[in-house]
Amino acid sequence: MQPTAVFDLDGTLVDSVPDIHAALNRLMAAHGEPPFTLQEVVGFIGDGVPTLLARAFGARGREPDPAALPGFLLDYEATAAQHTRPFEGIPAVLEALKAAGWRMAVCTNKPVAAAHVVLEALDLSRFFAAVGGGDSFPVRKPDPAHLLATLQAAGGDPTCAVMIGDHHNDIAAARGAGVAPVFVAWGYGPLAAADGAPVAARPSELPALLAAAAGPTSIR
Ligand SMILES: O=C(O)COP(=O)(O)O
Ligand SMILES: [Mg+2]
Repeated sequence: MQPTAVFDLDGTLVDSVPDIHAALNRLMAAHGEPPFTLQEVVGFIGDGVPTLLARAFGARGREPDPAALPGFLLDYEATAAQHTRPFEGIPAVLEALKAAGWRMAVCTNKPVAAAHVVLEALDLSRFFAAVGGGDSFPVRKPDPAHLLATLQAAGGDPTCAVMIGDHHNDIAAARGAGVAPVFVAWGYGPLAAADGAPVAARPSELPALLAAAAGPTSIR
């Protein structure tokens, strides 16, 4: 059976925090609030944009402003690939996995339109059979249904799949779906979020870790 590698996007394939940071600080400025540091924004990422905004407003002692969401999304979609880049080594790893016969998909809590903007701009879309965004389905990670729906859209099978991510939501979604998890150490989550999952210290370690995680039948 063809194995499927499902990748998280922010903090796993791409370093997107510079553009998220800039867009969030434009929103904060428009609301008369001081800017956040890059590191503060890293701590807000992982549960999708509505939660990002709730955390940002909450950090300033304010209720989230639901009216801010559409404007933030438009601004972010227009600027999402200004400074966002693949982590070093990621394009080569995706080429190697494709050549080794892996089916690949993206399961991200980022809104799907912004995810497509980033993947297109960085010439990564061509690797993926499906992209499941944070607003593609009624639920998002850590709900395993987000991962299962993405796998289904990609034509993959959960019994022969690996979920690769940098956040405890990725590991939880994988385990809930019965999919093997792999944690990446170069992203935004603390190492403790691996929670016992195999850890890739750098992208070049992914092909061997994925082959081992997907089980002996998939090793070629
Ligand atoms: O948008 C977020 O909060 C996180 O996105 P991710 O699921 O690609 O890490
Ligand atoms: Mg992530």
